[in-house]
Amino acid sequence: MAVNYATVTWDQLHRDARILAEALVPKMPFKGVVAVTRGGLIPAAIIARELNCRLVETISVVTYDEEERGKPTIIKSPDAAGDGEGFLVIDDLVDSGVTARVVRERLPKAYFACLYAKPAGMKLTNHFVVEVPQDTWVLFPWDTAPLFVPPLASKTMDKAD
Ligand SMILES: O=P(O)(O)OC[C@H]1O[C@H](OP(=O)(O)OP(=O)(O)O)[C@H](O)[C@@H]1O
Repeated sequence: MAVNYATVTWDQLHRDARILAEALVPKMPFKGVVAVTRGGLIPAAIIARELNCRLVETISVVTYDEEERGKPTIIKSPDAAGDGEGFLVIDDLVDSGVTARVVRERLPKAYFACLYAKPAGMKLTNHFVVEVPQDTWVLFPWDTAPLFVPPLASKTMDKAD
């Protein structure tokens, strides 16, 4: 169960995607990029731009059924990527590793990279940028919005009332 939150802003995400792209330069050229939807879509777009990859494929793995964890299923296959040879797979986060395991089974020859990785799944990646503690829930910019936060002084005054 997640007990901590780590908020990632658009700027941080862009910076981390560029850091990942730079680390991948020695692995070039790639035939194309496979984005793990949906979280991998925006990181993959940034990295495809940096690495000059025009071919962008997607794979969609559905892991959760309602609130309960279900059997992971590929609902969109990355047909253009074959067995993954020469392709770069990009996801935003590897958490338990369930999604990454399914993707790797489908694309065994691909290079798998992500921005953030938790200990339970990080061994399934070829490269990641930032390690995140297992109990931390990463809040991505597409999942969040700025909210008004009351000043500390007003909270103190409320207590005094
Ligand atoms: O390592 P795991 O425990 O499998 O978790 C990681 C996966 O979870 C998130 O996707 P999610 O299933 O939330 O779907 P989404 O990207 O469409 O929101 C994330 O984008 C990864 O693909």
